[in-house]
Parts: sequence; C-alpha cells; structure tokens
Amino acid sequence: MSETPEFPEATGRTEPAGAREQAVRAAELDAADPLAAVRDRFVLDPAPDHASGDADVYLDGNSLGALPRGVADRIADVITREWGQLRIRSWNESGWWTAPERIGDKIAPLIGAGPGRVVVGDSTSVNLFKALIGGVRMAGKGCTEILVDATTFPTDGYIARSVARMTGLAVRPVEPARIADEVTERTALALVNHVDYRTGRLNDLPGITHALHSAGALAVWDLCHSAGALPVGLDAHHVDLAVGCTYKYLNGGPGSPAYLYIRESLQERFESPLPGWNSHADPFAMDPTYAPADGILRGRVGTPDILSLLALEAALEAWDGVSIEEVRTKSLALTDFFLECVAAYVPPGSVRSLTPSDHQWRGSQVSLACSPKLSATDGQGGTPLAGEVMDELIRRGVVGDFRYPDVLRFGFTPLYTSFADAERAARVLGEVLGALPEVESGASGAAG
Ligand SMILES: Cc1ncc(COP(=O)(O)O)c(C=O)c1O
Ligand SMILES: Nc1c(O)cccc1C(=O)C[C@H](N)C(=O)O
Repeated sequence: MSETPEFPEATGRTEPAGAREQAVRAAELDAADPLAAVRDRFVLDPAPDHASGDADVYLDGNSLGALPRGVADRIADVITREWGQLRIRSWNESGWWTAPERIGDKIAPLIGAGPGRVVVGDSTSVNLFKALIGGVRMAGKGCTEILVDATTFPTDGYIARSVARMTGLAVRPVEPARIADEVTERTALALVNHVDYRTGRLNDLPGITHALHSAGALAVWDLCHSAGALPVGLDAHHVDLAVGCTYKYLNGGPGSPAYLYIRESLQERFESPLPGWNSHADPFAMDPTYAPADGILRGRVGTPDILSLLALEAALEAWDGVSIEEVRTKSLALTDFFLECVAAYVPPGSVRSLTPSDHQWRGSQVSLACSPKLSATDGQGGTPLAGEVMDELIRRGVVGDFRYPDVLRFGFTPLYTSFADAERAARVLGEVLGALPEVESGASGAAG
C-alpha cells in the first residue's frame, strides 16, 4: 500500500494561472443560464460541521440528489395530517393507493414515455428482476441467452445471472458497443446501461435497441444515470422495458422508490414474476386466483412505500417549467467547462478523463482516472491515492466520489449545479493534486 500523502492546509492564497479569467467566464455563463434560478428550489446549505461555513460544491447528485425545498413540508403534512389525522381514509382520500402510477406519469415525460407506461415502487434491483423475467417470458421459445452490458453496475449483473439460472438461459457479458454485432436469434434480451456509472459514457440507446429488435430480441435499459440528466426517448425508440432509480438526478431522496417502464404494446403480454396483490385486477376482491390488472398496474407488487413515494412526488415539483432538453444543454456546457478548467488547473499528467469528450457519448458526469505515477499501487492495480484525493477534496468542500481502483467521479446536476461550482471544483482539484509528489510532465493532459 502507498503511504498516506500529507496535504498542506488550503491557504486560499494561491491563485493558479488563468483562474481570474475562468472565474469571470463562470460568472458570465451563470448570468446567461436559463436554469440558474432553479437552484433556489434546492437546499444546498453548508453541512453543520463544515469548518468554513461555506456551502459545499455538491457534485455527487449522480449518487444522491440534493434535497428539493418542498419535500420537508410535504412529508410533515403527510405524517401529521394524512397519516396522523385521516389515517386509513388516506388510501383513497389522499390518493395513496394510486400514487405508484400517478407518480409514474410524472416521471414519464422526463424519459420520453406517454402516460400509463411507468409505475413507481420497489428498488431498481427488484424492478430489474421483474423486467428480466417478464422479458424472458415474452421472448421466443428457442432463446438460450441473455446479453448483459459487460461494464454494468454490479447489481444488474447479479440479478441477470440469477434470472438466467431460474429460466435455464445463459448470461453472456458483451461491451455495449459490440451488442449489435453479438446479438443472435438465440438472444432473448439484452440488459444495457444508458450511461455507464464508472466512466459517464452514454451508450447508443436508439442504435442498440434497433439492432436487438432486428435480431428478434428485446431491449431492456437501466436508466439510473440518465433519467433526469438527458433525454431518453423510450417511446420514440421503441424500448421494450426499462428501469431506473429516482434518488440521483430525480432527487427523490435516499432509497426513494425506483420505476419500471413497459412498452404499451407489450403490457398485455407482460407476466410479472412477483404477482403481488397490488398488481391484481381486483385487489380488494381478495380472490385466491391471480388475475393481472390491465396495463402498467401489473408492474406493481405489494403495498407501496407511501412516505418515500410522496417525498419523490414533492421532489418532482422542482421540474416545473423545466424541459429535459434545456437540462441536457446545460449539462454539456457544465461538463465542457469543468474539463476545460481541469485542463487549465491540474498538473499535466496527473489525471486522465475517462468520460468521452464527444457530446454524443457523454452523460452528465466527468470521471477522472488518477495517474498511477502519483503513488505506488496497492499491488492489485488499484491506486489507493485516488480515494485519499477525494477525501481531501471533500474536506475542502468539493463533494464528488471515488470508485475503485482510481476513479474520481464528479456528477453535474443542471438543476442546481452552477458554472461557478464547476470552476471551484476544478481549482480545488488542481490545488490538491498540485500538493502531491510531482508527476512526470509530458504525460497525457486532463481532457480527452
Ligand atoms: C446503473 C445502476 N443500477 C442500479 C443501481 C442500484 O440499484 P438499487 O436501487 O436496487 O440499489 C445503481 C446505483 O446504486 C446503478 O448505478
Ligand atoms: N444507491 C446507493 C446507496 O444506497 C448508497 C451509496 C451509493 C449509492 C449509489 O447510488 C451508487 C451509484 N449507483 C453509483 O453509481 O455508484
């Protein structure tokens, strides 16, 4: 293991070359930003233990979105009035029973879905299970395999392997860019991440979906890192099934419920592997024989998690009057500007961007791999220093996250991230990396 580096105290006195110009540009970009006022819809107060009392630059909305202002009052009302006073009446009078499909319809426009195609509830992992088994049950009889994005977030791979064992199919990991070439008539479906959680790479949803359909396979997409950050176009691209979480760019709160999308024309054939009573055609008939509800309701399972659901519903009000297209425009401008500032401020060769510079392939995060030259590795190819760099950034008020072995992730949530945030984050990163033992110059720069 490498030794823990000693970071000198931040003095705030050093100003890197070009900092004044970049700060002026940040101010101009913020002044021209049509979404600038939306930031006030979020609570971005300093943490109580923050030494300087300054608010953090929060660049971890790709893991847990910030708190929208209306949520606390709404949840207080749900608890004190709807639960405390109305009690059981609230299932009908306060709209609790229909919340999963009502809130699904509120998420739908953000992911390009019409009404009646999205239902909210359970975790992403559970919805992956429903989508994958449901998909296999709809696939052709001769299918023998499921393709899984080889770079996937682990839970998708775990669930896919379990589904394969339960259905007698094989799982074949394939890089997203290779799926069009690898799909065969034996492929039941492919499970692909729209944006890669590690690199921030945006995969080709229209192209991959089309290639899968041409081979007779279904397309199942994980939208965790794209929903709320960029247009998805589920209906337009004829996606079959999709899942996503709501605690990242949709700001629903820790553990907020996930969602399931089922293409309208497939809903009648969708057979849930979790046919709980909430997905029954007549739940209160308490019929011992199962009969699925019509439409997207068959994606429900059991009693919905009302407090989390209604927190999510209140959180979605932050989107009032905001289009996903303008969010995408700002996201690309923010990530471009951040990469530019990183290139200007960090010692050459100290980090390398894993996130594509081409807008066509970029999600809403920037992932920077720390140079292995900065410190000894841990013997398994990991650079433990990267985690320490992130800890130091957080101490200095720039909150991103670290993914093993060497990745610094910075998520940009256009609803509340400013260009001044992007500039400050890159400047502090430059300070932290500049305090480390010198990196060989002439190595590749930051952007790319
Ligand atoms: C791509 C992706 N899928 C799934 C998950 C998580 O699934 P769950 O909501 O079940 O924890 C995450 C993040 O935690 C993710 O990044
Ligand atoms: N879901 C998370 C959680 O419950 C705790 C901490 C982090 C998360 C995450 O969302 C991780 C995230 N999906 C990632 O991209 O790494």
